[in-house]
Amino acid sequence: MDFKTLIREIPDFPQPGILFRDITPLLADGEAYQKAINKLAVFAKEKGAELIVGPEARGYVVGAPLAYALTAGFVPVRKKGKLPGQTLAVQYGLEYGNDVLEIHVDAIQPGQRVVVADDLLATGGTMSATIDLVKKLGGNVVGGAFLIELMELGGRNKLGDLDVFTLVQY
Ligand SMILES: O=P(O)(O)OC[C@H]1O[C@H](OP(=O)(O)OP(=O)(O)O)[C@H](O)[C@@H]1O
Ligand SMILES: Nc1ncnc2[nH]cnc12
Repeated sequence: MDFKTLIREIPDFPQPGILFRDITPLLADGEAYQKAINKLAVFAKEKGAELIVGPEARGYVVGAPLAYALTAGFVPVRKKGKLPGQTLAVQYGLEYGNDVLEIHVDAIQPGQRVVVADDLLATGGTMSATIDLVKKLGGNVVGGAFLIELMELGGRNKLGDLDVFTLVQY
């Protein structure tokens, strides 16, 4: 399946100079969405994932169905002030801004095998912050799964020697 035909390019969003890769057409195509998640699931299963951790918001439309496909748990990483329990926070930068991500301090048991998941890997800022949170809670990050990788932004290098699977690359 040619997933790229279902990823729309929108210039100058959310700010001038950014070519936004919009996955909403892919999400709206049930067969393509399922096939895409199933491909990520093969990778995550090979890695022995017990938990999938994904950042708000697009990380949920990838991470939650991925967890369901594996019968694994899903842990949401949220933007500041949204999680109700005690949280651990980290500041981060991404291709077009800065923000704070949080996780519940009791969301991960030490040693649990975690695959982190998101729709898109750009600079890697969001995912390195997510991994930082998981590691601080004692999680064992065994892989990263993404629908899209923007190669020229070098996000993969920011994730060290983590085993990273991406469905499509630009
Ligand atoms: O590799 P990076 O440079 O960090 O960029 C990738 C991140 O940017 C987008 O999230 P965004 O913060 O726009 O939030 P959203 O999911 O709520 O749209 C995307 O879903 C990734 O999480
Ligand atoms: N170019 C891009 N398109 C969509 N989401 C993004 N997140 C960071 N960079 C992005």
